[in-house]
Amino acid sequence: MSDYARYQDGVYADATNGALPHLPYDHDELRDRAREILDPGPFGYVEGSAGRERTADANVEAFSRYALRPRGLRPGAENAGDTGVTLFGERYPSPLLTAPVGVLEQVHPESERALARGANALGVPVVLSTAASTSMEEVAEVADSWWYQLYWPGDDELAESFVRRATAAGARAIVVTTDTSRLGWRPRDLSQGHLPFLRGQGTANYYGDPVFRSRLKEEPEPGGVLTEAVLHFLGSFSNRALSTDNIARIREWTDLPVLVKGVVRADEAEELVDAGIDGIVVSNHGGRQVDAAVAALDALPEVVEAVGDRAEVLFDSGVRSGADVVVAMALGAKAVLVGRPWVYGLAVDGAAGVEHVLRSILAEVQITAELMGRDVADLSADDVRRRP
Ligand SMILES: Cc1cc2nc3c(=O)[nH]c(=O)nc-3n(C[C@H](O)[C@H](O)[C@H](O)COP(=O)(O)O)c2cc1C
Ligand SMILES: O=C(O)C(=O)c1ccccc1
Repeated sequence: MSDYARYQDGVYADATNGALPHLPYDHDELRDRAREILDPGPFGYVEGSAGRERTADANVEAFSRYALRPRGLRPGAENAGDTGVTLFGERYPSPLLTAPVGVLEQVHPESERALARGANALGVPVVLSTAASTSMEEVAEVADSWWYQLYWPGDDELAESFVRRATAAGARAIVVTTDTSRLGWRPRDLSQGHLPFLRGQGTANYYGDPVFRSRLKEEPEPGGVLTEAVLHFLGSFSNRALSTDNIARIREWTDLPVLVKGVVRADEAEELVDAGIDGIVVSNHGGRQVDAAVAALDALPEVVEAVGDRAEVLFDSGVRSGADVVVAMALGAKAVLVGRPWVYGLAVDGAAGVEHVLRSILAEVQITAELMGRDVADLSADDVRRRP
């Protein structure tokens, strides 16, 4: 059993020896530190969401509407607090993964390499974005536990190439994001005129791809602004009529588990499970796509109920602390993806910042689970209620 909770003892011991912590433990404080470091364009890109940002706010607020029910008396539970989970038959030491986040070069020059080092040091797998700043093969050289997130391109042969490359390079699962057939309406980015792709950022997986390159007349030039390659990337970014038929074709390309990310409705979850999908990530993309969309946490119970034990249900959007992770798991999530918090850790202190953020969340997960008298894998609806 991993001892993430010990981090707390170390922090107090170091402070008693005069070494005060240099990074905040609270999400909002860390975000404010990142705001001081990042340029306004990239900061707005990460922090911003769609429209009036009501969904982004609702994602966080939803956690305040649930109350955990700790148990003080729990005979025989002295080893409670195990954080391990089993996903698709594999054992993971913690219930966390890092959510896929594109264009990390805006945030830190070491981008995905720093992310992978920081997260994998804790046994936390990273989900690498299709729109990464470093190609998956290059990240695979430093990462030992990663999944691949696919934005399904307009060109099915490119989709096939991405999935085959990810499988060959060592991904452990494929996550198809279906909530981003195009980017949402994002006023913070609009008012700053900030769209990193126009500068060729977030294109490493495309520019190195043989199928993508075969569609171009000129060699793609990294960093090129509004080049043929940039325009081809924008034009072929997504299939805007994706169906379960497309997604089912992934089976011809890989034996890895396939998840769909971006589901907030029981009917869609059922359709996906009927089509043989192995997992669903309940998520509204951190509120970045549809303003006024349902808070992801409020959609979780209906999806969990519809899916039953036919697929694994994972969760993201609005997770800011270890207690949030415990609430999502009590509502039925098998694992939880952390998004913006680690991005701010990366901005402030590279790999060490990512590790700090995830370590802090995991310590709180473990402490909270023990105080609930549970292992995280045993959390259930009995452990949580709506607040009156
Ligand atoms: C800057 C940024 C970039 C993102 N890029 C991607 C991406 O490339 N692929 C994807 O599936 N989701 C992407 N997401 C969504 C995250 O995977 C995740 O769903 C979201 O961050 C969860 O919300 P939270 O960060 O508020 O908790 C991105 C999110 C942010 C903040
Ligand atoms: O910004 C995003 O939310 C996002 O998902 C994305 C989409 C395309 C490329 C990079 C990130």
